[in-house]
Amino acid sequence: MYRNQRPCETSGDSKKGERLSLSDIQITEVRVLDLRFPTSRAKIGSDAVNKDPDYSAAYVILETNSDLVGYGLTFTLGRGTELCVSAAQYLARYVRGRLLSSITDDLGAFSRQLTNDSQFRWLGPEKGVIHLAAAALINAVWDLYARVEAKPLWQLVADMTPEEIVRTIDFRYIDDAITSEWAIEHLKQKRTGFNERLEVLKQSGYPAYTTSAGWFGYSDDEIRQLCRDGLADGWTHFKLKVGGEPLHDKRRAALIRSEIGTSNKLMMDANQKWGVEEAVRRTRELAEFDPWWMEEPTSPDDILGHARIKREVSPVRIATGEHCQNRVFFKQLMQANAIDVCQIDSCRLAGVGENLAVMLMAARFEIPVCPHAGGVGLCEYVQHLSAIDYLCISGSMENRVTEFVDHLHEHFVDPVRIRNAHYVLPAVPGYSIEMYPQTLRDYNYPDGSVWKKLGASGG
Ligand SMILES: C[C@H](O)[C@@H](O)[C@@H](O)[C@H](O)C(=O)O
Ligand SMILES: [Mg+2]
Repeated sequence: MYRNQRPCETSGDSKKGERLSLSDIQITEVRVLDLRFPTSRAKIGSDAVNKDPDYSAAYVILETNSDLVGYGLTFTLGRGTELCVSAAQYLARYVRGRLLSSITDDLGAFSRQLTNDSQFRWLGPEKGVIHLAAAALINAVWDLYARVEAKPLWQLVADMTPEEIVRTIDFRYIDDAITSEWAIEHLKQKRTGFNERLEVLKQSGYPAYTTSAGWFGYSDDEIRQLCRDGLADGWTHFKLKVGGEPLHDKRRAALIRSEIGTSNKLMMDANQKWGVEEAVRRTRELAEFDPWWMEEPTSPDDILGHARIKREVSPVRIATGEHCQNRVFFKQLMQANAIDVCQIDSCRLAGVGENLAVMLMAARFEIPVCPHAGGVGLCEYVQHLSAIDYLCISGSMENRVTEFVDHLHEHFVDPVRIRNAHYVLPAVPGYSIEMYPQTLRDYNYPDGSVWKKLGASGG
């Protein structure tokens, strides 16, 4: 087992060089910020449904009685971020004032506490604004936990025993698909080959694909140029946004296919644009461009619709997940044989624990996990989840590739690094989601300098 050698030390009130433990850390304050980036102006992140996203986040800061601070965020598209902020501020009561150990001793119970406030849960349950808010807080707690243990998040989990991993998960509503006993047994079996897989990750990283060449609002010239740049940088998997006029989609698909050739992979993403029958028709029309998958062909809530589309467009594979509200939905998608590719979302699901639950179910149903990462901070998060999946859960990279978008990484203190179209394994303690103080000031909505200059027109 790989153990990090760097102990976490403090320079604050505690004695210099003293190692802090989880029971020394008290969360003294929770701050939640509304951060928005004006990405819509350049059509960054645009798709057939979300035409003008301003990549945004409800950003949580956990202050402690030490120098250590925990960070977490949930991803939004601009307007409405204030609702997530407000929900996170409400849920902060379950975190503020607590000893970190009182949370980390039973992270599954902590998740349940956040998602089961007896009045607040009426607003969900476990979906929408309140679930996004829970994700930001839960991820911030995991970030703090990893910092105290002086490990990058993936390693914090990889160093846990199977029993400890399983304890971070709330199995309520999914134990008809996987039980904690099954999960422990599975995790034990996957210990075989762990060190070899870790070596692979350290040497080559985790395979990634790029979405940044094919946003919906990009012109043909932009797409052409970005494909050429992408190929020069070593990318082999490209995603195109579809769901526009049929001829428009076909022209763009032909363009991107002619640029990347037949040996590279092309994925397509309709972002929920179509009804079920339209999705079948349109996917069949686009099949001539050999899509490696069709993503979000219809409403994210239509499990049986996905199952029918999957049956009728095979061998084109169906991917979904970025709008799957919780583990119960993923369970049903898998039980109904409705997806070929499982796209977990690091902060639509309620943080690390619920993502572990879905990755375990995906292993049980033998469905590859290819995390969603189109947004701000999602790449920073998912690199850890993919490493955990490979090291501890699926043990495989076959048919697995993690999304990468090349936007806004400059705002992160420990940004993702891509080498040869692979995520480089993160080495810095935490969940890689801390942003620079200057960014927090400039992009705060509506009072940050960037929005003052723009006239806060996104609100
Ligand atoms: C609005 C966003 O950029 C989405 O288009 C994006 O998350 C996308 O669906 C993706 O798969 O990356
Ligand atoms: Mg998508």
